[in-house]
Amino acid sequence: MLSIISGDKVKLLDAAFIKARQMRSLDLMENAAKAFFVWFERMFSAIQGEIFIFSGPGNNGGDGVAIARLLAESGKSVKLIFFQDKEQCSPDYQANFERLPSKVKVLSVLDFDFQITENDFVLDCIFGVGINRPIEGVYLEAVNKLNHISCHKISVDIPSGIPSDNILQGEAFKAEHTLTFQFPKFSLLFPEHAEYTGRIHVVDIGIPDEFILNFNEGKFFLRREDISRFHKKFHAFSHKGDFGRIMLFGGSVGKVGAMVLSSKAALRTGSGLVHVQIAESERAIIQTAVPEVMVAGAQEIKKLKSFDALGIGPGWGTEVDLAFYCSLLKRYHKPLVIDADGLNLLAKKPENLKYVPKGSVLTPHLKEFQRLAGEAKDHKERLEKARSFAREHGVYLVLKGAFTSISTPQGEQFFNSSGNQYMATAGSGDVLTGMITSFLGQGYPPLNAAICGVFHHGLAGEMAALKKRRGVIASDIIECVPGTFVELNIE
Ligand SMILES: NC(=O)C1=CN([C@@H]2O[C@H](COP(=O)(O)OP(=O)(O)OC[C@H]3O[C@@H](n4cnc5c(N)ncnc54)[C@H](O)[C@@H]3O)[C@@H](O)[C@H]2O)[C@@H](O)CC1
Ligand SMILES: Nc1ncnc2c1ncn2[C@@H]1O[C@H](COP(=O)(O)OP(=O)(O)O)[C@@H](O)[C@H]1O
Ligand SMILES: [K+]
Repeated sequence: MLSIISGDKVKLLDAAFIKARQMRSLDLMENAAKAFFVWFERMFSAIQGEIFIFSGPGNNGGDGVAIARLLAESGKSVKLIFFQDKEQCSPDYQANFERLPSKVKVLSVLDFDFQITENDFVLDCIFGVGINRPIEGVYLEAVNKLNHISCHKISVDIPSGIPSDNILQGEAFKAEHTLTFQFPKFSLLFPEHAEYTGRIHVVDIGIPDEFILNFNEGKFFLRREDISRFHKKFHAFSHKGDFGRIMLFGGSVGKVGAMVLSSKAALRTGSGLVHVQIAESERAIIQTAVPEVMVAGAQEIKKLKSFDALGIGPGWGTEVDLAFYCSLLKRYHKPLVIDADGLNLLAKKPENLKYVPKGSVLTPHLKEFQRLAGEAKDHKERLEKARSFAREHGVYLVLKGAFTSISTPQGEQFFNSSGNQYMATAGSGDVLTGMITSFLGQGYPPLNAAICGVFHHGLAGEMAALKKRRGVIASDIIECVPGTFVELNIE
């Protein structure tokens, strides 16, 4: 699992690693440049056009100079555009500058005519994590000009102008792709920066995850290779009961679909038995749509404790009898999942939050979270609120969206890397509720249930989008859930 380190600690991390391995910082820069080169060759194998590398005065610029050498040596046509005289640049920049082959054309930004065509590439190596103020002067002018040119645009480590841990002030380079070293810089995960970062790719530059863990600040990035360790193993003699008995509450008149989606998703995630508690008039619909589901009656409600997990809220409506809702929360002492109207009802009467069993998983989207915790001025503040909320109420808070975050009662935050924009479609949140409830019912600890739920949900969305792109609907995500177990090699 990757730790997300703040920008000012990156220097300390690099220095410690270099010391431990008895290498030079120049070698680490070479690793970074090579990692970029390998990625670039894989992504853009047959390029036409020239590569324009804009390199600033620090080590991000130094990366750019080293990249210029590697690309030129592989036969590409490369121009290096600099902002400061070499003497004013970082020592590793200077060392790389000395190694530039003569076929790299080098010119000052002041002499550059910005004649860049559609097939050309611009590599933004102006500033990295060392940026300490908004860009201005020649930097701002160049970035503004580049932002108006249409060509392939790639930022190295972070789009220049964006601070690594804060919201952008002023302007920044707008990339199609950002290739970030070792771990995603925190601010790359903010929706405010989506138009600058483009697609984010993380490449390894040789610092082991365990080494970075020494510098961890409680923020982690979840990748596909991290997920299997959060899963529970089943054996050949496992029976229906081992896969859990869950009950879902939701689905009012006109919103039964939410329950259809949640319950189907739970079954596809592996639940042995799924009961739903739904308005009487709507029962025929769900039994027709999902024959594997059982409709719960008064008997099952009485025996609440016999269920391994509950999921509350999708399509429930806000007319639900609050006394009934509170009695569920009070009578059930194990972690449960709350989503949608289950959350909206709590937001209306926050005093009821005290009845939510400790360790429960709450899954608001941004608007639902705002109702629960109040307005935030930006995503950084919102994430802070999410962290405080999870701590204060002893719950796992899953804040949904791109890079869904999971805040724990201990104050840690996990960021998901799977999923795509095509999942922003009606009902995809209901699918997630069913999946997390299912894992919880299969005996997963709540954090594991949330992590596996969120990752597999996103991966199913990616698989559905392969053939359907913006045509993906929530049911397609469900159909792809079983394939995610195959894809991740989970039994
Ligand atoms: N050994 C290392 O430290 C490694 C660093 N790497 C690269 O180095 C980058 C960090 O390098 P640096 O710490 O040199 O930081 P930058 O390359 O971001 O540059 C910082 C320099 O620019 C100046 N500066 C900051 N904001 C400015 C502004 N708005 N206008 C004008 N000047 C400004 C600073 O005073 C400083 O001199 C990383 O993002 C990564 O790309 C990689 O090569 C991997 C290894
Ligand atoms: N741009 C995106 N990238 C990744 N995942 C997304 C994106 N947009 C939405 N999602 C995911 O889709 C789901 C939408 O949930 P929600 O907003 O509750 O939808 P609904 O209420 O329609 O069910 C969440 O799991 C969210 O993380
Ligand atoms: K950059």
